[in-house]
Amino acid sequence: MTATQPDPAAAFKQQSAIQAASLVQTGMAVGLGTGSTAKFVVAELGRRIREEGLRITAIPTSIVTEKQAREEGIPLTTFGQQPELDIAIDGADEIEPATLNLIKGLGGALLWEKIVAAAAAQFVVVADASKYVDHLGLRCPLPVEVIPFGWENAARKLGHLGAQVTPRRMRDGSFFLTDEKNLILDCVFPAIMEPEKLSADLHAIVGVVEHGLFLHMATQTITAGPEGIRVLTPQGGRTCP
Ligand SMILES: O=C(CO)[C@H](O)[C@H](O)COP(=O)(O)O
Repeated sequence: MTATQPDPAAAFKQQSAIQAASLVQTGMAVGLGTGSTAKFVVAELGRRIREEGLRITAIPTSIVTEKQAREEGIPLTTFGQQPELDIAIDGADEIEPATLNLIKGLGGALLWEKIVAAAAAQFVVVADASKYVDHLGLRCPLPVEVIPFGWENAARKLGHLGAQVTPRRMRDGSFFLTDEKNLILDCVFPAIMEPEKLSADLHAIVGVVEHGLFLHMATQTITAGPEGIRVLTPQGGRTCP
C-alpha cells in the first residue's frame, strides 16, 4: 500500500490492534510485530506508555519496527536479557480459522517474527477480516527465506515440491533482502492441505532458513471487519512453543 493509496482496511486493522494492545499490562515483555496492522499496535502501546504510564519492555521483529518503537518511546530489550516474552502481537497474511494456522511473511520479516512468536507465552494475531481463508495458500504465496548462496538450487527443490517459485524483487529489479540479508522466494502452492508435512519438507531443503507457515503457534486471533471484532482461540490449545 503506497502513501498515495489509502488502505481501505486500515480502520479494521486499527480496531484489532487496539483490542490486542489492551492485553498488554505493566511489567510485561512484549514482542512487536511487523506490517501495517502491527504498526497500529506499536502506536497504541506508545500512546499507553505516554498517557497511561504503561511500563513494558519489547523486542521488535524487524528493523522497521525497531525504528517505530524507538520513536514511540517503547523501551527495547534483547533475548540475551529477556529469553521469554509474555506476549507477542503480530499481523498475518492468511488465517485458517479452524486451526489458527497462518501464513506470514509478505512483509519479509518472517524469520524474526517466528523467533519472537516462539518465545512468547501468548502469540496474538491481529488482522482485518479479509485474511481468513478456508485453507492456507489460497490467498497469497508462501514466503520462504533462503540464503543467497545457491538460492537457485533451493528454488528448484521448492519447484519439485509443487511450488511456482518467484524470487522477491524490489521495484528496481534487485533482490529484496531481509533484515538478515537473505532472499525471499515466494512460492505459490495449490491449497496447502498438509501444512505440517510441507513444513518438514521445506526445512529439509538445504539453504532454506525459515518459511512463513506458522503452525499451532497463535494463541488468539483478533480480527475486525464490517461485522465487528471476532476473537478466536485454538480448539484443543496450542501445541507448539
Ligand atoms: O508477516 C508479516 C510481515 O512479515 C505481516 O505480519 C503480514 O504481512 C501482515 O501484514 P499487514 O498487517 O500489513 O497486512
